[in-house]
Order: sequence, then C-alpha cells, then structure tokens
Amino acid sequence: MKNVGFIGWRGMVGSVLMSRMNEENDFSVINPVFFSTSQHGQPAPVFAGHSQGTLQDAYDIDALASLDIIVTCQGGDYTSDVYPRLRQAGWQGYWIDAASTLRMADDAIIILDPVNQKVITDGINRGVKTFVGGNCTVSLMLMSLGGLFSQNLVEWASVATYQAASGGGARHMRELLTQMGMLHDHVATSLQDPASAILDIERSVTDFTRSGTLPTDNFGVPLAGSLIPWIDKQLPSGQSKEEWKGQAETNKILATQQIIPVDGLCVRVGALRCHSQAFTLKLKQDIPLADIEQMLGAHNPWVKVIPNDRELTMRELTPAAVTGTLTTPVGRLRKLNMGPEYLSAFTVGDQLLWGAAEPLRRMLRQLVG
Ligand SMILES: NC(=O)C1=CN([C@@H]2O[C@H](COP(=O)(O)OP(=O)(O)OC[C@H]3O[C@@H](n4cnc5c(N)ncnc54)[C@H](OP(=O)(O)O)[C@@H]3O)[C@@H](O)[C@H]2O)C=CC1
Ligand SMILES: N[C@@H](CC(=O)OP(=O)(O)O)C(=O)O
Repeated sequence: MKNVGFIGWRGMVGSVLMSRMNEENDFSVINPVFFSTSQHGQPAPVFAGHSQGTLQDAYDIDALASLDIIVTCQGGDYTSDVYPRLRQAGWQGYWIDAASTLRMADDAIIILDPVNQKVITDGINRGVKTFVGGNCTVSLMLMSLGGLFSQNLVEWASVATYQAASGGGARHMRELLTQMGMLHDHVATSLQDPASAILDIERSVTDFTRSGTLPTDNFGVPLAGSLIPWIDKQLPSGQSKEEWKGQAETNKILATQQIIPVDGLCVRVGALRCHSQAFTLKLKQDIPLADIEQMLGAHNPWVKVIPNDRELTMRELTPAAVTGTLTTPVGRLRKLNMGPEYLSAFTVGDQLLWGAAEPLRRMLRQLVG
C-alpha cells in the first residue's frame, strides 16, 4: 500500500476531505501519515479504525520525502515554502494540492476528473507528478455546464457569482454568523412587536451596521445584510484575482486550443458554503433548449438539470437545498432576448465538496487504485 501524507487535514477543507474519504472507505487502500505545522508530536487522528501514532512535522523534508503521495489542504504559504524544497531534494512522489499556488505551472495539471479525465490520464502517462484542485467557482461551473463545454458549443461565458463565506475560510464563516446574530439581537425586541414600524427597524439595523461595532477583521466590512463585490486581490486589468481565474483555469482544465473567453463579476454574499453563479452564455449555434438540457444532464452523474419552473427552482436551486451534497444543479435555462444563441443558466454547488475536497480525493483514488 502506498504511503500517503496528509497536511491540512484538520482545517475546513481538510475535514471535508477526511469525511469523504471515510465515507468512500479510501483509508482501507492506503497507509496514511498525518502531519501538522503546529501540533507535531501530538496523537494522530484515527480514521476508519487506523491509528497512526503521532503527528509528524509538516516542515520535515526528510519525513515528507519518504512518502509516495502528499495531499495538502494547508494553503498556499505552505505550498510555496515546502514544495520547491521537496522537489529540489529530489522527491519524485505525487503532490496533490488544494491551494492555487501551483495551478498555472507548466508541469502541473488542474484536476476535475468528470471534466478533464483525458488530460489527467495523459498527464499521468507522461510522468506529471503535480495535481492541483481548481478554483471553486471554476470547478463548480464546469461540473454544472460541462455538457456544453465538452461539445465545444460555448463561444464565451459571462458570469456573476454569489460566493459563500466559506470560500474565505473558517474564520470568515464565523464572522458572518456573528454579524448576523448581532444584527438580530440589536432589533429583537422591536421585531417581536407586531405594531413596530419595519422602516424604523431597518434604520436601526443600518445605523448599527455602519457604527463600526460589527466584527470585520476577516471580510473588512460587514457582510450580513450586505454583499461585497470584490473577491481576492486587485489586478492591473481591473479584474479581481478571482475573476481572472475564470478564464485562465477554465481553459487550462479543458486544454482548449483556442481560448474561450470567460469573464464577469465575483461577489461575496451571506451564504455559508454554496457558491451560486448566474451565466450568460453565447453558444456557437442556435441549439434547441431540449437538446441543451439533454447534453447538460448527460455530462456527469452529479449535475442535475432543474426545469425552468418557479416552484422547482425555489425548492432545488438554492444554497440551502444543495449545501452538504455533491449535486451540482443547473437551472434557469432559457434563450435570452439577445438572440437564439444566447442562453441564461444558474448553477449552485457546495464549494467545500466539488469546489475543493472532492477532486483531490478522486485524484488520490486514481493513483492508489
Ligand atoms: N476555504 C476554501 O473554500 C478553499 C480553500 N482552499 C485551499 O485550502 C487551504 C486551506 O483552507 P481552509 O481549510 O479553509 O483553512 P483552515 O484555516 O480551516 O485550516 C488551515 C490550517 O490551519 C491550522 N489550524 C489552526 N488552528 C486550527 C483549528 N482550530 N482548527 C483547524 N485547523 C486549525 C491547521 O493546520 P495545522 O494542523 O498544521 O496547525 C489547518 O490545517 C486554503 O488556504 C486554500 O489554499 C481551496 C479551495 C477552497
Ligand atoms: N477564492 C474562493 C475560494 C477558492 O477556491 O480559492 P482558490 O482559488 O484560492 O482555491 C473564494 O473565496 O470563494
């Protein structure tokens, strides 16, 4: 059995990965070794009945170099520090990573096997050893809309995202929930009084939101009851880094010969762990809607086409409905007034599952059999 090292297993993405590996019995086909950047020497976790002694030092290059495969969800700083040193030390093992650091490197493949299995297989066959999970919005878009991309029918895609707090990390989720609770507490008494004026309550909430009282260490500004139309760094192009990733990563995942333009606006909203995305797609031809639905639904086992119906949309195409599941639904499919090649679509997906942990888990499984 292969020796597989895990770094970042107790973080948010790592916990989801461990939980999925347990569900799929993945620990029975590997010899896991657990590492920590801060807790080495403490007892290692027990997964699926496998006790693994103590936590190893995640910065110990010799210990890492003894492994066949390393899976890390620890983050970009860790990757930037350890990966080059490990490769320079001559380590030839497989590196599977959730962080964005190595995604665009020439010798790395962005993994999303329901979409680019051929790219992955070709890579393994020619000796690629570095496999990186994609940006969550990109992976979730391709899981939901893969049927159109795989048929090479998309001329361009314009997107507006509605991204959950979890994309920023665990502390961002806590901050959002704390803000929500504080806002409610601030007006709880008035809310209970049916005779109270709603605009007085709203003004009180707005004043409180602007007062500087809400915790904003992580988001920088209040998110509860609001939104933030910027995610990640500012680039000279005027895009946010998150917006830049849309085209760059999509085309790398699909290994396109000719770039498919993908661009739009990325927005943080007060959802917990599901990213939603509203698309305008320009198709290369006028294709009947029924054919589009068929192509989308047949692409992979996790996509689900939600008919463009009010009740079904409200029940099945929301973060509340999708969170915690591997389903990547797509709905609101209709031809737009701009012309018969213009299609709208709305997608929802759990950004910790298909958006982060699941592609890594499935890559590991491919390498260990
Ligand atoms: N959040 C997301 O949606 C996505 C994240 N990613 C990537 O994954 C990386 C990790 O993200 P995420 O899982 O959100 O990070 P977390 O902050 O949840 O965890 C990262 C590390 O923090 C350390 N840590 C310190 N205190 C605690 C604690 N109380 N509980 C758990 N861990 C603790 C752990 O390392 P140690 O044991 O060594 O101390 C842990 O592995 C990101 O930097 C990013 O590169 C990728 C896609 C999506
Ligand atoms: N940036 C995403 C999370 C993510 O997947 O990021 P990255 O591309 O660094 O893995 C968000 O904040 O919602």
